[in-house]
Amino acid sequence: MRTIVITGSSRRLGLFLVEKFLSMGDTVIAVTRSDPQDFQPISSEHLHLIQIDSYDQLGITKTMQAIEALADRVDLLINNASMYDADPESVEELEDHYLSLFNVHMLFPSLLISALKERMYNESTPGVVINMTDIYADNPNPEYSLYCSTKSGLESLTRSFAKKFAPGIRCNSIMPGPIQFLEQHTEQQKSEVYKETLLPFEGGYMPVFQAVTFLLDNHYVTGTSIKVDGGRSICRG
Ligand SMILES: NC(=O)C1=CN([C@@H]2O[C@H](COP(=O)(O)OP(=O)(O)OC[C@H]3O[C@@H](n4cnc5c(N)ncnc54)[C@H](OP(=O)(O)O)[C@@H]3O)[C@@H](O)[C@H]2O)C=CC1
Ligand SMILES: Nc1nc2c(c(=O)[nH]1)N=C([C@H](O)[C@@H](O)CO)CN2
Repeated sequence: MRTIVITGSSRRLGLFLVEKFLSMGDTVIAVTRSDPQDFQPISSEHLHLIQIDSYDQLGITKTMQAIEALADRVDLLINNASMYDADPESVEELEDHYLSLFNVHMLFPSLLISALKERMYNESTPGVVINMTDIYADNPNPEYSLYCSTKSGLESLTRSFAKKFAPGIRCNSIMPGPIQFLEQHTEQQKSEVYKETLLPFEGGYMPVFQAVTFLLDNHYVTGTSIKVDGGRSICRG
């Protein structure tokens, strides 16, 4: 039985991945800021929740204390947690906003990968790290410049960790496109996105899960990114 750690696990893609791996018989350690009530519908002895206040150094300490009691080996770490907010209007808000984005997209993933190294490093059966980034990492949306820059930073960290921990850990990223809009997205906004997407519909979570299983199962892939974006990245200006 594999042990899989997923951050940002309480809803949407994260919760979808939790349920998929549980259904495959894996043990899932779900890191979340949210209330455990969000996981109520899932009744599995193989699901372990780690509730943290935020994705920062304190969150890492609590996460590692919990994992140390749960598992000697981690087979897959998915850094999925993310904060998707446009740049703040005022300069006064900019610093706090940027620090929050840096914490969740760069600090927490890099600290967690480093802290889990001893539980993941094995040259005959390497552990696998998958960082969820964004096609915006390569070609930013200027209204989300701070978000995009920290996703770009996570792309860079992906390649650094691939170099740092080879051959005992493989580290890759997935760059989603419009897989699932938020409720606050208007029909006009969705239409604008579809106009620059070759496959003009929401991809959903399954295509991302299929990319996750490819990266998990393919033993000769590290230091790379897989776009799951309906072709949007080659259409956007
Ligand atoms: N949806 C899409 O179309 C796209 C998604 N992506 C990326 O794919 C991944 C999954 O996407 P999606 O499911 O939509 O992600 P969400 O926007 O739902 O965020 C993922 C999780 O991160 C945690 N989170 C949310 N807000 C914050 C915050 N402000 N600070 C810290 N943690 C927060 C929550 O988990 P918890 O409360 O359990 O901690 C949340 O469920 C993300 O990394 C995202 O950037 C990239 C491009 C497009
Ligand atoms: N953490 C998140 N990141 C992103 C989301 C999201 O819902 N949560 N959504 C998008 C957009 O859908 C974009 O792909 C199209 O406008 C980008 N990142």
